[in-house]
Amino acid sequence: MKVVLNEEMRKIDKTTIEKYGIPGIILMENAGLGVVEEIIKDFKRDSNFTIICGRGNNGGDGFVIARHLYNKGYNVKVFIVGDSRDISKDALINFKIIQNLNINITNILDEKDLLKLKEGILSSTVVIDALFGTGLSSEVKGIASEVIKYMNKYSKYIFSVDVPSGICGDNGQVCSLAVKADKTITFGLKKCGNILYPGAEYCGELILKDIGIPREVVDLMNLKFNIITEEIVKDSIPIRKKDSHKGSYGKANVIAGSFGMTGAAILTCKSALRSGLGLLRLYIAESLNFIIKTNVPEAITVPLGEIRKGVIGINNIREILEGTKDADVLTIGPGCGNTSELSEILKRIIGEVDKPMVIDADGLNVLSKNVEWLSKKKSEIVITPHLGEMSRLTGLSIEEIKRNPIEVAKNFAQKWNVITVLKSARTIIASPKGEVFINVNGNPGMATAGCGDVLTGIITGFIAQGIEPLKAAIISVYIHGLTGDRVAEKKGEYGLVAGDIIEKLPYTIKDVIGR
Ligand SMILES: NC(=O)C1=CN([C@@H]2O[C@H](COP(=O)(O)OP(=O)(O)OC[C@H]3O[C@@H](n4cnc5c(N)ncnc54)[C@H](O)[C@@H]3O)[C@@H](O)[C@H]2O)[C@@H](O)CC1
Ligand SMILES: Nc1ncnc2c1ncn2[C@@H]1O[C@H](COP(=O)(O)OP(=O)(O)O)[C@@H](O)[C@H]1O
Ligand SMILES: [K+]
Repeated sequence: MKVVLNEEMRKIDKTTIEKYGIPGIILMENAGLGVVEEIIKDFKRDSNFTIICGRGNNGGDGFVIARHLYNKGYNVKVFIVGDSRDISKDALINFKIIQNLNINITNILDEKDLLKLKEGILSSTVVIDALFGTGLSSEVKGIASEVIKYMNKYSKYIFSVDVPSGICGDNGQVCSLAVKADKTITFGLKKCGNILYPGAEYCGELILKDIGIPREVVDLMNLKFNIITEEIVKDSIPIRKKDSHKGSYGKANVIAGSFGMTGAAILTCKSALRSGLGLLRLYIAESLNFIIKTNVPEAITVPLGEIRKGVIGINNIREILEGTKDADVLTIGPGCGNTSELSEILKRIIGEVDKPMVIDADGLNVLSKNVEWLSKKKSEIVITPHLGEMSRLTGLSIEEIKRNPIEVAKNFAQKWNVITVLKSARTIIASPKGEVFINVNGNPGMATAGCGDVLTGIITGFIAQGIEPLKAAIISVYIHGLTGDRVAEKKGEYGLVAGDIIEKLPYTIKDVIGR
């Protein structure tokens, strides 16, 4: 499912109007009707409505909503924030129509008008927020910010039109303050700000309404941002053939674990195997071999000589490189320790291995001191940083990344030609070609140690099975989040641990692919 930035939505509207001849006023009518359709599902005829409109087209949608609710016999009051002489073109047509109806219209120009607004809101069952949509252009200040405070403080139930007012449609950031909606009805395509946090939380329940934008217009735009859906995932997992053997499902080599951090290796290996992988080889310091063997008997281990307790050194590089010759993927990093030994190994691997690679955790920590190594890579690489790791890789603060996660992931992917999986509550996958895939499942129960190792294992397993790395990353992130949700549904979010996701993984995959 495509998702857009404000500017892209403006272009879509403009093309629809100018090239396809559908007047903006019709789109506005459809938008307003779309909201009314939702409202009448939820609220009976005796409900009272306060509709708060800005002077742009978002306000115009509000005037349409007012007219239709009024016609249906609902009690409606309209408030316009700012001078009604500044109402924009299409919105003005709809404003003039409601002036002809017996609808109470009040201007909110300054603080002295706020008392009327407060009374209006308090006497209403529902408030419709049609103050700002995709046209919000700066921080909210002055009277508009007071209006938003009143909406949040006094409303019983808020429907936001397109985007909660005060939320930036591009990145979901709060522009000083924003409406906390119960339901948001967005039009044509979801906006990035409806999906990314904190915007997603401010939307409440998000509903997408068709407003009659021609299919061709959306196709023409060559939109690069997507929400990951089950359809994308379902069609990408290959059917297991009857006449097959373990060699048919790939060989994965994994470098993970060190003294004190064998758990990361175990979780990564188990997850890869639970994702349908044929054969897994773990390169591990010899003193840790027994722990791995007893915990993941299905893994083949390659015990390596150690430089100090539980840490392997560059002296093993020949064996590691040799081992990649018949492997389908090499994964490096989980629980390896942020050591100079790992750094030496990673440098050689990036420069010499010509198989797809997954770099996670400590692999990324050592890479962050030498990102330029990526320009020497011989193969497709997937990196899976969380916000802290991305901060180290880019030199940006976590706050800067959170403000614009799509841009940050996209820029990194394009600059270094790597598939970038930026993990957070909304994981973003960016490809070197500028495509972006946003994952919307998963839950805070997954904010627990080891869940990242599980994701790395799943990606490893799918790449080994021959799924191209970008697709493997997309599928894995979706299945990982969905499995987390299924665990949380039964166990709740508090007691969820990474191992639970591994146990449930086979069932999720079975249900997603339908066999
Ligand atoms: N033809 C179209 O473009 C359509 C637009 N639609 C609606 O129109 C919205 C976009 O309309 P617009 O582009 O007119 O923009 P908005 O109505 O979202 O906002 C623009 C208005 O808000 C003011 N404004 C912006 N930032 C402000 C700030 N920080 N403080 C105070 N005032 C501020 C502007 O001066 C302008 O009056 C969409 O979100 C959607 O709801 C729909 O009606 C469908 C068709
Ligand atoms: N609030 C949340 N909502 C959805 N997914 C989450 C949330 N918190 C964490 N996750 C997911 O859990 C995983 C955590 O990974 P990471 O931080 O690398 O953990 P670790 O390094 O301990 O294994 C990521 O895939 C992330 O997207
Ligand atoms: K709005």
